[in-house]
Amino acid sequence: MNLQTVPFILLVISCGQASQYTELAQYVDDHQEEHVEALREWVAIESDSSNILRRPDLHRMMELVAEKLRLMGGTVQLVDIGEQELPSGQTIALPKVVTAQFGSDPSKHTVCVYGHVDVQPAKLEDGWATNPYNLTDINGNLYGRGTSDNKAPVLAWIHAVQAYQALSMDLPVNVKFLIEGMEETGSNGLDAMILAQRDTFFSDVDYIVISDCGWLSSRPALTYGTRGNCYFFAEVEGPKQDLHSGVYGGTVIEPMTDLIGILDTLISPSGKILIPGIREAVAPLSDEEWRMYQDIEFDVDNYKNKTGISHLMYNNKVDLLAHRWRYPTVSIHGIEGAFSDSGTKTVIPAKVTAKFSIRQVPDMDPAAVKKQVTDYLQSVFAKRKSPNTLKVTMVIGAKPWLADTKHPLYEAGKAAIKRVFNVDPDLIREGGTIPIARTFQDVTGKSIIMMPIGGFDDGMHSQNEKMSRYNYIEGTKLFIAYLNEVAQINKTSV
Ligand SMILES: C[C@H](N)C(=O)N[C@@H](Cc1c[nH]cn1)C(=O)O
Repeated sequence: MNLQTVPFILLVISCGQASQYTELAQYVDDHQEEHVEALREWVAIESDSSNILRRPDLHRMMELVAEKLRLMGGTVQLVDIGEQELPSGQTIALPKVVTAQFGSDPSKHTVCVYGHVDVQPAKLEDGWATNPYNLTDINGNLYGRGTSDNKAPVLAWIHAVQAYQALSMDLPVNVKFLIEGMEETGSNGLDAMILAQRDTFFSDVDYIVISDCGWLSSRPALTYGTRGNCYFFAEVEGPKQDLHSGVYGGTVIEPMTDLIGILDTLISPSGKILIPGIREAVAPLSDEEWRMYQDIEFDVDNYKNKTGISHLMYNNKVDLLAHRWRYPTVSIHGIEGAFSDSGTKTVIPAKVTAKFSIRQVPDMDPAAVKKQVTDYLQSVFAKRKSPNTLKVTMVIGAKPWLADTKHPLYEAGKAAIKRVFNVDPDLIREGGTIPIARTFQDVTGKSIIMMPIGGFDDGMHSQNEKMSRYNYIEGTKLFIAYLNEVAQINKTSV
């Protein structure tokens, strides 16, 4: 080939891609209402993975995902991943994992999209302004449990593939999906499934893309790290049944008093973790990280307003970002068995179970954390000389994940964001956990990118969770553009 013609050929290819993208983006705009209706149908299912009474809904949710992908002509499987053992010793079927494949051209890259369709619990009486399971559009924001985390992003990926199909355009890469229903409770059963399918489903996968997080501000972002999570139950048991506090109070050592006493030794009022060994394991913040955090646009006052808190633990941007993303923290989530209804019941609960978690960062190790927490709480409890018993159990042990932002996947992400939003993205970390991210990396050896489309104010896990129409629809276009950018990655350079 005459070398002088190469720039011309590249220009023709690039113009062709731009016009193809314009057509695809127009298709997404023209079908916006259908995409919102698809989200409405998914949000209506209370697929709460933490509530076993909702397990039938979760099974239905997985069937619905499989059905949608099947109707699009994908090769779809509902993979049985076995049973979940409950604290009572009973077992219950885990929701099946949906895998699907679109295209198997060996000359193309293969991208696997991971997402989840289970949700955190939500009740109207928690303080929602609208029914959490009835998608409600208020000023362009689509409110409903699971909209941002993670039903709309999963749908956006599916709709991205659908747009190529509808316009009879070849997918630029082969696309696989792996959609699960237990992410919010630690992705039970998924590690084993990934291990079992490493040499089958994952054998031709080149990259894994996850869109289960949010932007830091109104600027689009690419995420290169997540914290892990160790989730504990601490159960204190005393009398054989609940007691009248007027009749027995003052004569029995109350399980709740013991529990509150030991919980108060986990973390100081200023946020210092008091469990020996935890802080020592944390990798120090490097100068490079410090500089990266310094360069990120992050409005501290806006963050304060959003949380409705007048004083944060830190006042400067770098400390806030570092403590959000790459230092561990202890959060106490609740106490099962405690009286929590309205009213004034005067009970001494006989058995109470605290639920708390410790977000994990490099170089913490969940197995070590389990021992540190158990030994520490047992020693603190022993000093109380209580006749009650303490049982500490770690129910989730998810490791943190970090990616190399110099990988071509991130360059492709930047290019796609530039095309759709005409800005350069923030490179951010996520304080939350995607329990399976590290397993994907360790077991499959594939490179992972996290490409969020959630807004910074979506209220994931909170009351009034939402996804804006803007993020949902432009996010779909981003995924379309991203598939095209990934296709440009030189197979031999990675
Ligand atoms: C980041 C993701 N959208 C998310 O919210 N994940 C959950 C997963 C989890 C961790 N422990 C238990 N579940 C989270 O970070 O809380």
